[in-house]
Amino acid sequence: MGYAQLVIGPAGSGKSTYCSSLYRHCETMQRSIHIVNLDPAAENFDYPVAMDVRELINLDDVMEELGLGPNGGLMYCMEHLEDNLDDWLTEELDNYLDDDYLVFDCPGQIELFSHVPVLRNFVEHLKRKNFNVCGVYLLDSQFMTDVTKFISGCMASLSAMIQLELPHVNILSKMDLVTNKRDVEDFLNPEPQFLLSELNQCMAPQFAKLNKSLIEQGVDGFSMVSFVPLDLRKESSIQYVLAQIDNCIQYGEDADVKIKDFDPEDDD
Ligand SMILES: Nc1nc2c(ncn2[C@@H]2O[C@H](COP(=O)(O)OP(=O)(O)OP(=O)(O)O)[C@@H](O)[C@H]2O)c(=O)[nH]1
Ligand SMILES: [Mg+2]
Repeated sequence: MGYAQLVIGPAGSGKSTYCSSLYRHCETMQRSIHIVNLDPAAENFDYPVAMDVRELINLDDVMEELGLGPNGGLMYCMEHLEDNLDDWLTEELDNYLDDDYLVFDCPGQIELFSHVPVLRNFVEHLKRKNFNVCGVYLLDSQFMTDVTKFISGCMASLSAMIQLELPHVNILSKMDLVTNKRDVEDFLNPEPQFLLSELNQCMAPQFAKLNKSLIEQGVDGFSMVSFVPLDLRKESSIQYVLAQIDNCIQYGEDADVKIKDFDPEDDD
């Protein structure tokens, strides 16, 4: 059984920074973790790249040769990845052992996890290869200042959750930039009634019905939209987020069994 995080979220929400902080954290904890770049447009990395989609296809070549713009080019690259799951990805995954823990740093284009099946098929492939996968959705805490932005963030996260059908952890990133923690506290584990009344206050009365159904169907109906705050300056915060994710994919649960199975005779 392998373990994987699929790190998704809007452009600039802090996915790559999270991946590199997670890498350093695990290095300190002497825990093995491999970060995979799935962004065909990425150029600089703060973490050692274990697998790189740019070895398969890169955005500059696609834009130049096919005359596509950056977003169309990216969609083309990701569809190419989808076509190569059985060869490129399978070969790359063969380099990893049973217990390995992979973290996939995804591109930020929101269409990738809302209305094209690329990531979904990618995840299905990982599952077939015996990986336990968790969707890790990052949302920038700078957007948490008012209820309308919060709802739009929730809806984007929900659409990813529904599309990917994975265990899912929502993270509120960049907490170091939040000066008044009170401002975001209301949004971490939101009360549907509170959200509804806030929403009604900042929107015109004709939206009341829409607001009600958004909150009832989206936030309350799924009762899954809650956020874990992440402050990368604090090891304890990274540790907490990682523990939540590990729990979702049952990482570490069979550790006891493995120690018992271990045969000292095999050790040189
Ligand atoms: N203060 C602060 N800035 C952050 C944090 N995480 C990311 N940033 C900044 O936010 C910007 C975007 O961060 P990235 O990690 O590149 O975001 P991303 O989600 O990988 O972006 P794309 O790959 O382009 O979608 C960079 O300028 C980062 O330095 C954080 O925890 N705190
Ligand atoms: Mg990135």
